[in-house]
Amino acid sequence: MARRALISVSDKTGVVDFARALTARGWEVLSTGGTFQALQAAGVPVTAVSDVTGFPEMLDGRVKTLHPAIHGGILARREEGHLNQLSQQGFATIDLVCVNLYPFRETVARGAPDPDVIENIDIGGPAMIRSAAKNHGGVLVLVDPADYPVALQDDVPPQERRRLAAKAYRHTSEYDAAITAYLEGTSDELPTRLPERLTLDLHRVAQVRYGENPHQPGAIYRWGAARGPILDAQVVAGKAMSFNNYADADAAWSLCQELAAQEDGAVCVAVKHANPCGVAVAADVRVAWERARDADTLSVFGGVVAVSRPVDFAAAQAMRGTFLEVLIAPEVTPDALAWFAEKKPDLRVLVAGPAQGVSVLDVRPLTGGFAVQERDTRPWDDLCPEVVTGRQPTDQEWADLRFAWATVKYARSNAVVLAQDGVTVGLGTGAVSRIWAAERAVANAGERARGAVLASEAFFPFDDVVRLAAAAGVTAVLQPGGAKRDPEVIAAANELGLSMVLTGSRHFRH
Ligand SMILES: NC(=O)c1ncn([C@@H]2O[C@H](COP(=O)(O)O)[C@@H](O)[C@H]2O)c1NC=O
Repeated sequence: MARRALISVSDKTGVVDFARALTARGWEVLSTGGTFQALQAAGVPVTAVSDVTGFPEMLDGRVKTLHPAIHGGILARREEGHLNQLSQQGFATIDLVCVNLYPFRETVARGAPDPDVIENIDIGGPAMIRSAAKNHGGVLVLVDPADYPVALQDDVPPQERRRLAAKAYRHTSEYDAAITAYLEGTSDELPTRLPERLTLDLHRVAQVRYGENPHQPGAIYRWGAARGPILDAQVVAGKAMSFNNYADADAAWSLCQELAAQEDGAVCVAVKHANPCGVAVAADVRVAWERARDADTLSVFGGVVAVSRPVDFAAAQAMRGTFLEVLIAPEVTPDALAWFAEKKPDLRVLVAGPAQGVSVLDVRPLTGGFAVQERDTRPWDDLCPEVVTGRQPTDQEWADLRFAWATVKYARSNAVVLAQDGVTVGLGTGAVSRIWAAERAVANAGERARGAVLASEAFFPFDDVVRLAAAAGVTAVLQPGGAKRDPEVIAAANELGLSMVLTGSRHFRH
């Protein structure tokens, strides 16, 4: 008796050629409605599944293949007992199952209404895939057109059948994770954000040469149906993105967007190793870039730069003397792009994509697990800053404090930022003590500390940072407050003539 293949696919890529090749090798092909029609129209001999089950497809396709004639044919062990039971019912074995599922993720991604999304939850497809994968000793299971050629071999070795079965279960488990994420994400119940069991629906969207170091394999994944500014950026010029480029570009763009939402001018953020190293606001992108670069000409070398407005020719040319890894912008004018392509062929130039359906979760690896929290998205407008000194900040100091606060939020703890007139003049980031972070920031600023403001992402345990800042010429300080010695810290600020503002909220970033 001819071997039988059941083909039921939503993505019909390559299916006609595949089915034709199977029939040429003596297989009988069974198919569901749309697949049947596609094969028949292409002149491939095919049997309708409804002729095998003796039932028409019903409930708008909700029930097509859910029948013992199908699942018995797939699941029967290839031994006498099971085969006899099959033949008593007039059923026959099915030796190959080729199924890919209703496009659930794609339906969510295009913003389809809920009833359409629900209708795109495939039931019969996963059931067949799981049955075939369980019985992979006797049944080949194909969920990816890339594997069709494997099935055309005369004899598929057992280890290859097992690989296909594992791939099949991964396919259905990812599919279920996407459904779970959609249902949880559209549920009113907030606690489901951190449920008892959490399935991360990740699928690879880019391969990179290696991870953080050349001896570490690495890849880039999309979470569910989310779209991300860097994940979905267009790389319009330069080399392929590396693992570290992705991480730094994401950090730079995130801070750039936060500042763009609160500042009037064009924003430029330079990032090095996930920390901001120069941040500026100015009337246009060229000046913002020059100010951010000049904030720390040493660290920006080999950095990743994000700007909030289109990069024009003047801005591109101003980047002439600086080696940069990545530039991210909402747009790049054609003349600027041509200039980059000619003068800086290695620079990766990205036009940022949208941010859509981004998870609220922040996931960090632990050995054997993950630490999961909600992202730190608290904006300035959510705070009730309280001036605790006799001296009030001036309007310019308020503006700089707000700018410095956004910046310090994106720096690794312990972090201290000095800023003046919309530019960072000194940053101390990733320090293991607060006073060291402050010393670094003040040292970087040098003379530019005079008249600057200081922001710290966490409170001051002692008055040492205030004394250091005042000695360097800083005039206003912003910090969360809440330390045991707050009264001493505030007294020192008053004694030294500083303004001090408490935010009541900290921004650790470890
Ligand atoms: N309900 C069923 O019995 C059933 N059997 C197969 N499917 C799916 O129907 C799709 C193919 O449909 P068609 O051949 O009509 O284009 C495949 O994605 C397959 O996974 C089903 N649909 C959904 O559950």
